Amino acid sequence: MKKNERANLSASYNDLIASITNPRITIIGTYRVESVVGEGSFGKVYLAVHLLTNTKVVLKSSSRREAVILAREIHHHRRLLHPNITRLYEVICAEDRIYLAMEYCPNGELYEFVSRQEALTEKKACKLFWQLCCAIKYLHTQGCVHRDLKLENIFLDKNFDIKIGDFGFSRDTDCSRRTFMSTRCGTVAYCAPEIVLGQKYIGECADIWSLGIIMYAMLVGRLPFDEDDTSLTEHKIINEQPFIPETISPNATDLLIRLLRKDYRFRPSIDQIISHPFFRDNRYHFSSIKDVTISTKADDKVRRRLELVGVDIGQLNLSISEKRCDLLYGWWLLLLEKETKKENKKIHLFYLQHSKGKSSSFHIPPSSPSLETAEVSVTSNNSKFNNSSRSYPGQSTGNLLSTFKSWLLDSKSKHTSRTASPSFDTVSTSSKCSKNSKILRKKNSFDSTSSKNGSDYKRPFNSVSSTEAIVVPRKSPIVQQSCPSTDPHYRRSKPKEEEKQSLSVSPTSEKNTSENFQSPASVSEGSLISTSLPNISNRLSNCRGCNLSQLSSVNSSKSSLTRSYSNLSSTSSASLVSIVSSRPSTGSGTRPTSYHHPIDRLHKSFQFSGGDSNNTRVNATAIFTIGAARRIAPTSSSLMYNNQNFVQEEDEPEESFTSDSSRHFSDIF
Ligand SMILES: Nc1ncnc2c1ncn2[C@@H]1O[C@H](COP(=O)(O)OP(=O)(O)OP(=O)(O)O)[C@@H](O)[C@H]1O
Repeated sequence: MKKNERANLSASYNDLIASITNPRITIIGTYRVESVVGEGSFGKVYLAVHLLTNTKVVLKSSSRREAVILAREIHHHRRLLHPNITRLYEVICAEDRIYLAMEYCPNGELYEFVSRQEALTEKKACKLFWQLCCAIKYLHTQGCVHRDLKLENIFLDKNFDIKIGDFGFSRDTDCSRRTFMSTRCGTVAYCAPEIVLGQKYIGECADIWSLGIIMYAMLVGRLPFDEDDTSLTEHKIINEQPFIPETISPNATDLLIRLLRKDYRFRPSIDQIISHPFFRDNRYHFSSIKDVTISTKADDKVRRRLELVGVDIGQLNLSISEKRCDLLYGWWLLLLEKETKKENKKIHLFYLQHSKGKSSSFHIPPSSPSLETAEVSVTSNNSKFNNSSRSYPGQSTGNLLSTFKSWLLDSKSKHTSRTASPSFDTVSTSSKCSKNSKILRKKNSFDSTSSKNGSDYKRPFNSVSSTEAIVVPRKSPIVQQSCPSTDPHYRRSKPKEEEKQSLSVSPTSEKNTSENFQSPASVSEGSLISTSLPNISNRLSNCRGCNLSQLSSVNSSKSSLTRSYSNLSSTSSASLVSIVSSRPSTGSGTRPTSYHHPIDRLHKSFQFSGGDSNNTRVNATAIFTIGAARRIAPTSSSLMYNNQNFVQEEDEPEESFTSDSSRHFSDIF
């Protein structure tokens, strides 16, 4: 061997050794890690690229110690397929870490977006809030409540459309009747009064309250109840009405007041919110809400392609129908997204071509999804994909990955060259929001000195306070304005003469008198809800060409290619063990410096007797509560806080997890 050949050989050996001993992770499963985009409560959040589809995703890493808590998040998140909810593609279990591969939202948190602009214009806020409400409507219809809705858990995708994330506090509810819950969870500034008071609460109503806080923050640029002292914040949540500046339009004011009603029984349902004039006047209509469906054409295409590259179709079908979030499921879902985007583009182009020259009041709903997906089952297709494999044209020798890519992504797909990755050890996001952070503060940290001893401000909701019930109608008959004269936080507007006359202090006056706006049915414990969900397909047919799925009907073949899978969903709500785990949302790598509470600090703040830093406790009723030190070891009745997120152990059983679905996540446990 020549001298230089030997040198080359030894150099390549050295490279190999360096690469396999490099402590920095570069490949996780089928993902190439690019950079760190944030830091969650349990670990770093990486930007990564799915190598088989060349799609950007985020990989949220957690220690295996958090497996039980993660199981809840995964259990809820994997069954949610909505254009305004981040998608969970895959769960990767490595030796000591678990990674969740999720939809990447390059425009970051809504918190940053709002902070940067101080307050959003009403048009912008309406668009975002509409999308948020559509997602919550879907969530609630799926029998799930979020329980930690806040600006920091809402992300913006590349089109600045809303994507709800972080389902760590979610739980199942029975959407046919109101389920009372008692786990105190969430983030104080976004918490409904009934939760702050330690009462049993209805998850949906608590979510609606949080929607009110988010809407307020978007329009006003700060949180309505937000003090340095948590107990003061709580006091205000329970007793004070939000100050609503005069710049806010009457419709927006009216909706805000309804959402932030102290008594949950008088808060509107999500359907009532969506029908509110605030949206209607901005041209968002209930009727434009699409039934979340998956394109059969795209699905069939993707499955066929996967079959052609040698994927065991039986295994694939199983992964999809059980939403296993394994490699095959993630691959399928990512490809499906691409395929559906392509299909939607075609439909859009088709529409544009055919509507040329026609006057158009056409309004594409802002929640136009990047993918119209829904509950998916494969059962109907099994036989089809069990056919003997076909030969695939254009097979080429060479690198497996590139072959897969060319097969799967069409030759058009471009492989973007990448710039050097920043270090994984530093969070690359800037603290650009800190200049406004005095106005709108990130709510993931908590001053643990706060306590619940302020019983003096507790008051039962059956006695509606005068501040709560005073309603000042404004110009529009629709508008009601709470305006106790004594409260400096109240909106300072001079009531007109006739408005003064109609000042009312009766709690029933809180029920609206709005035109075209239904009064919420009062709900008593255990009563049935009559949420008569509207017949969406009827509505769609009445809606004039205003959404993409409808546009598809213009295309003669499209209507037959769209189906709803929701009834076929086989996602089991069953899982492993009865879990009581409410994860306080604490860490975030992107929070402004002044409000950054590093995970380390939180770990130090909560050391529990017994010295178990993982704070693992299994009680006699086989209820597991596992968490890192930042999680609170709950006593059955005590309330403990953790950086403004708080958790209280539930009295009532949470979702019960059976061994059936445990096999999907058996690796975790
Ligand atoms: N889908 C996403 N797209 C882009 N960035 C994301 C996404 N998910 C998370 N991030 C980034 O990672 C950070 C932490 O993520 P996330 O808030 O979901 O973690 P967490 O563990 O739930 O934290 P917390 O408990 O503080 O809410 C976010 O602040 C954001 O910057």
